[in-house]
Amino acid sequence: MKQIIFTEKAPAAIGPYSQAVLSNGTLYISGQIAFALAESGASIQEETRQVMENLKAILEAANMTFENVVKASIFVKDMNNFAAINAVYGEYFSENPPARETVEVARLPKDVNVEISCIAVI
Ligand SMILES: C=C(N)C(=O)O
Repeated sequence: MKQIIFTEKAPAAIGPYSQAVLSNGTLYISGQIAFALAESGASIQEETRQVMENLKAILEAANMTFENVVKASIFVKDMNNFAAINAVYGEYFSENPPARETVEVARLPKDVNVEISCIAVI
């Protein structure tokens, strides 16, 4: 079974993908970005916070919270932002954080500085 999850509280997809897909109790959330903030020259902390709020809204649309997240993937334009991103990210996962990898990439969609995807289970 495959259920498409959509909420107006997070940005609509900017390509041929869904915000999230629920399948057999597992929620796969597409990489979230905050392109309006990135364009406006917001700080990496602000950009990361908006990305986390997007993820939160999508989790809530599937009746989940950050406690349901088992895996996250972080893609960053500049690994020098690692500590700043961790500081904001860590506010959302104060206990038993999910497994994760953080990867520096050459470029991200819409030239954002950070993109985060995650997997959550019921
Ligand atoms: C922003 C994305 N998740 C994408 O382009 O796949």
